[in-house]
Amino acid sequence: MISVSEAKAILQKQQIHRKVITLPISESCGYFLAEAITSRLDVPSFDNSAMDGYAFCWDDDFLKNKEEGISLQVVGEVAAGSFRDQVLEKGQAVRIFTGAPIPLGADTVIMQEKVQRQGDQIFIQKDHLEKGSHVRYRGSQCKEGAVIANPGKKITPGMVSLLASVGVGEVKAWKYPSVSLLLTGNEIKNVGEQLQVGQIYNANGPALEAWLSSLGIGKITTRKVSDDKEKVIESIAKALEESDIVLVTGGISVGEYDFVQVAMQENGVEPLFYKLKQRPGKPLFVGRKGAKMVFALPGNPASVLSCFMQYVKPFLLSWKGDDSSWERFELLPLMEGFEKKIPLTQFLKAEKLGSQIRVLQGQESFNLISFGTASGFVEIPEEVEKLDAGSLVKFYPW
Ligand SMILES: Nc1nc2c(c(=O)[nH]1)N[C@H]1C(S)=C(S)[C@@H](COP(=O)(O)OP(=O)(O)OC[C@H]3O[C@@H](n4cnc5c(N)ncnc54)[C@H](O)[C@@H]3O)O[C@H]1N2
Ligand code: MOO
Repeated sequence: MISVSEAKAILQKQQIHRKVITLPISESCGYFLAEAITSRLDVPSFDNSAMDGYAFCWDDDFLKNKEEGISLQVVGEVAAGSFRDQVLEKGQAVRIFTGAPIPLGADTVIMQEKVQRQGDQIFIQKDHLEKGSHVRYRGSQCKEGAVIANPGKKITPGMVSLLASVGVGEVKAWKYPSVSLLLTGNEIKNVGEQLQVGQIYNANGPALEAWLSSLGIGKITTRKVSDDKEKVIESIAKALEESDIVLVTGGISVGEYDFVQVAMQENGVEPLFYKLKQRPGKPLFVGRKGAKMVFALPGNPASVLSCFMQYVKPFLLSWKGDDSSWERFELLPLMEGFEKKIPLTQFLKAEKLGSQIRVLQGQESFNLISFGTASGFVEIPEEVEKLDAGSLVKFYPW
């Protein structure tokens, strides 16, 4: 058996065979850039007004005059989306609106609130006059050809806005992996089906599908397979053909009907590790075949969820291009002391209350009742036997 940290180190070392996908920017949020993006133009591409008001040409004499202020003649108007091709002369002003091009000859804008208008004349008090005010200059955001986002960066709504502003409509990003789910067990029935004695509802399938889709993984193929050696071998073979990542639940322990491990061998899956010093999820198996990765999650639902959280989720996120995926925990104080009775790392269902962590009742790996309140799992390291209230622990939120 290897430790939790050894298992994570093995996974972090795996080479990932990502593919590139070209996406319209409106569908790219959450993906990670596979290319550097350069601006297609100077932005803004023309000098324009930052305010609704009046544009005029600055004159140093404005401030030398003894009068209270200056008067200008309004000779026209320019709205956003239009332009004025006549040159503005000294003593003239143009009504202008936010985003509209600064007319030729003008270099300064005054907000309309700071102006008194009478007919075609405006009066501006001296203390409101400032050379070059309220002009957004061409290229002041970025110049044509400038790198505006680097490869590896996550595409956010903010980045989409930037991409559109510089004329970029499509991006190359890392493609999300496709995932096959294989749910083993004769006893598993889907919600809605009639349960006979000995049968249970399939909790792992819906939980993993929900989690995968919340991570943006849209391509999921789910199969149920009975505890039949040939069928397990065959369905793992199919899953390996169709998806980048195969998740199996159940059948990985040592019972007479646990055929997953032998099916891995039969399919030529090379084991990376099997069995960890942890609870839940001790009999976790991880292997790879070429570019494909296989995670066989021990069937108890809390084991499935805790193994997904600790190993599958960070691996999937790093496949997507997220290089911080293995550090998704918060260090928070325990509300109450905890005694660990086993020499294994424990992942406990826990609730975050304010900035503290409460370990919940019902930690058995078949028992799901605390998932009604749990906001994540807390890690109690292998070597720790006792933690006092207030001790800092790693908390992994959903
Ligand atoms: N002799 C030993 N027995 C067991 C050991 C061991 O070391 N020696 N390990 C135990 C541990 S720890 C775990 S965890 C389980 C893992 O077993 P499997 O991966 O083989 O899983 P199954 O036996 O198929 O199922 C376990 C449990 O989970 C329920 N299950 C399975 N699939 C679903 C599903 N889709 N939805 C809800 N519940 C599911 C299944 O009915 C079983 O109750 O092995 C221990 N045994
Ligand atoms: O390790 Mo098993 O996952 O305790 O139930």
